[in-house]
Amino acid sequence: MLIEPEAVAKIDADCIRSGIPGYALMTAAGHAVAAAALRHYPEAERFVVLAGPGNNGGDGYVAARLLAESGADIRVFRLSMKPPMTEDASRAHAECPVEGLPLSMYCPRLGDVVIDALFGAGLARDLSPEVSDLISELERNRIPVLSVDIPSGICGRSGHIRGAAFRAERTVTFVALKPGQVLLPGREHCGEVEIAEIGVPRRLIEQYRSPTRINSPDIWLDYASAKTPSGHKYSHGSLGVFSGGATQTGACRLAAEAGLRAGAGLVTIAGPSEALAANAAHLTAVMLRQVDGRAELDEWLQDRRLGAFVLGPGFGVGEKARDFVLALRDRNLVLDADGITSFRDDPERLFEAFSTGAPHLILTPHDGEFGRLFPDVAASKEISKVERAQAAARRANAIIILKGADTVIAGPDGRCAINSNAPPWLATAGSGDVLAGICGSLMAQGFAAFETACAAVWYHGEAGNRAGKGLTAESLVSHIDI
Ligand SMILES: NC(=O)C1=CN([C@@H]2O[C@H](COP(=O)(O)OP(=O)(O)OC[C@H]3O[C@@H](n4cnc5c(N)ncnc54)[C@H](OP(=O)(O)O)[C@@H]3O)[C@@H](O)[C@H]2O)[C@@H](O)CC1
Ligand SMILES: [K+]
Repeated sequence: MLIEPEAVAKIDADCIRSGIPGYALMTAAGHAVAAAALRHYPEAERFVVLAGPGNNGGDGYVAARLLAESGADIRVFRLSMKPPMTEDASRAHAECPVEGLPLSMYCPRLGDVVIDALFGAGLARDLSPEVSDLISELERNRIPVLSVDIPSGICGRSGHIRGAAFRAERTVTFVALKPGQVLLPGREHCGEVEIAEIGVPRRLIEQYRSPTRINSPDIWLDYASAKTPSGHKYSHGSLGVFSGGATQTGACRLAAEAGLRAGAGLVTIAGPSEALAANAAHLTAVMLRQVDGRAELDEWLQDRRLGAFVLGPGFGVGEKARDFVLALRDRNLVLDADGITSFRDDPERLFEAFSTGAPHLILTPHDGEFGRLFPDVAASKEISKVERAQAAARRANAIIILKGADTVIAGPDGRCAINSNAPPWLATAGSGDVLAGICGSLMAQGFAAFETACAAVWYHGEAGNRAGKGLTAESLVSHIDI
């Protein structure tokens, strides 16, 4: 579950209304931080708390008090020498026995462990040069940083860096993860994340849960078991994958093999006559069909058992792709690679074709391809990857799989999931073709488009983990296990 940073203050206010004082939450937060510091850094020569003006700083003062009480050597440096901005933080400051010095007086030294309590959910603008310089100095001196709630400088909503950001070894966050801790680059700045329970009632957390989720099997398993009590319905389904010309057939075969491996009962590659020999030489279980032009396509489409299609991998960019896609407008379609690029001069033509009915188009762009279909959305740097994918999904009435190390899946109804199980070595040639094939396979088996996309991205990541570091697209296919 995720919560947005804006929900933090609302949760606090609701807790107070329910009789749980804000200071009790802050005390619990400070305890969790102090405990993590002692547990993970027993060798620290001194702990250095950097305290900001708000409640994040308040958590830092509580942690400083507890660390001092435990006998640790502890220093506190304050961003501002003015009284803290909130009542709870002022109380935490007043109860902290360690005198706080101005931040400018801090000279990092070997053996320090920094507790970053400058800003959390309330980060409102870029960090000042003073803080950015300190971050650089800590990095130069390899001083370990434990961040309170989120590394200061990371936007909890988008994961973007506001000017500069701490690179924490560990982060102790509260209540639930924020999107900016799962999206890049925020995720990388958090290090190991620990979620501390601080006494917020479950019903309140549920009330404020973000519609954006971390991608995981709960998203589709409930759906799948509701549709099929036996859970085995998806062992059938017929998938069609389009091949490009004779010299570009590898990509469609990867998609087709992945489709088969992901459980489609029947997978057919449809390609031009010039590509038949190349495809035939490499295929056993996958069927082949000659489809040169629109007439043959229309004839093939008479077969209503064909539950989904993949078009794009190795297909070639141009009018033929556009024409085929338009012919598929009332069918389930995964549009990838060249299929996406083919619409760069007139994306509206694609969106219009799929504008009605339940979403049955899955688009699988990486950032470059995304920019070709949604140039204005891609250009707005302020909005998060989640918001980009959501805006695109609404416009296209499609499921968007915006690929990357933090792939985001969004539907036109606003549902959204951030994927986090993909290993770095999954970014290899042909990996996207495999993903498109898994998507097509699951749609052919009867999954709805959003659930398909979430499941496909997750199973693709799992296959990557199983295949390990030496992964090739072929080995990835053989590790698909659904
Ligand atoms: N329920 C929970 O989860 C609980 C959460 N808790 C904790 O509360 C934290 C959120 O606290 P928070 O709302 O007070 O915000 P916080 O991050 O301390 O910063 C706000 C201050 O910083 C200032 N400021 C902002 N950006 C700045 C910049 N770049 N440079 C300089 N100044 C800047 C801003 O100034 P302003 O914009 O108002 O001028 C304001 O004064 C949360 O992260 C967690 O640690 C726990 O205590 C218990 C329960
Ligand atoms: K922080």
